[in-house]
Amino acid sequence: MRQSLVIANWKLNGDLALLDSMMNGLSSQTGYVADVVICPPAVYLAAMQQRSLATATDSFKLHVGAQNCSEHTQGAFTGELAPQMLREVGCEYVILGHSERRNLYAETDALIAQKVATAQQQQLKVVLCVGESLEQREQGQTLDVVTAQIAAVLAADVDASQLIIAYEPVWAIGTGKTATPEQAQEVHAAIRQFLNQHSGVGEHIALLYGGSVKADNAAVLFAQPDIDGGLIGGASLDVEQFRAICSAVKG
Ligand SMILES: O=C(CO)COP(=O)(O)O
Repeated sequence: MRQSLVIANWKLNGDLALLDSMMNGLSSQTGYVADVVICPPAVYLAAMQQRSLATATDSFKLHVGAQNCSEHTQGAFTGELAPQMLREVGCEYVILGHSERRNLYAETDALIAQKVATAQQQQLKVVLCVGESLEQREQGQTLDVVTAQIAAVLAADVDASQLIIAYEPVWAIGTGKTATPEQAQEVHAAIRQFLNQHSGVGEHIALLYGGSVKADNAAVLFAQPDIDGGLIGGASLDVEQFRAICSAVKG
């Protein structure tokens, strides 16, 4: 049985008040099939961990995730955060390779692979983001681009069986243009097949879809056989929307 997950990526948004209302709102309705992870800006991680412990029950806990981490474990790297520092304040997950990091901060496949390896060595669960641009899709390069991004990480010293992969078509992020369930399923199935051929882990790892997931399209996306949950941007800043998205993952 694969893990199902819904992950909130707050990006550079939110504050302590939103953290409180989100955690209260989510924990007031438990029974989600999916594990729920919130990735707020890093300054709020310790506060989130405190609140997560305070609202946890035997059957429900909100999991803490970071949006990025350093490829280094320590040293003279001003402004960076090491994986074990994130662990120490309660993080279990880290998002790496997001298209905003690739495109706005020039993160290369090689750097992302290094980050994945370091994060895994420090026992963080890595959510590796991959996805094509609109131009690449229009040129029929989607599957090549996505599998090359994954291959670059698998070539490093990483444990493929511990990866979570999020397919986020760049043209669908923050644009309101969601991939159709068929488009998303096609890429997810190809990723699973690639992982099977490459390292035999395709059937076991969680594959998430991200890109303009909302309360009204989540269920149909999550109903696809190879989609195990979602990575949610804008809609994860709204308690009711995000709660509905978490509830849209069925067993
Ligand atoms: O980038 C995303 C999540 O990582 C998706 O963002 P949106 O849900 O706002 O399109």
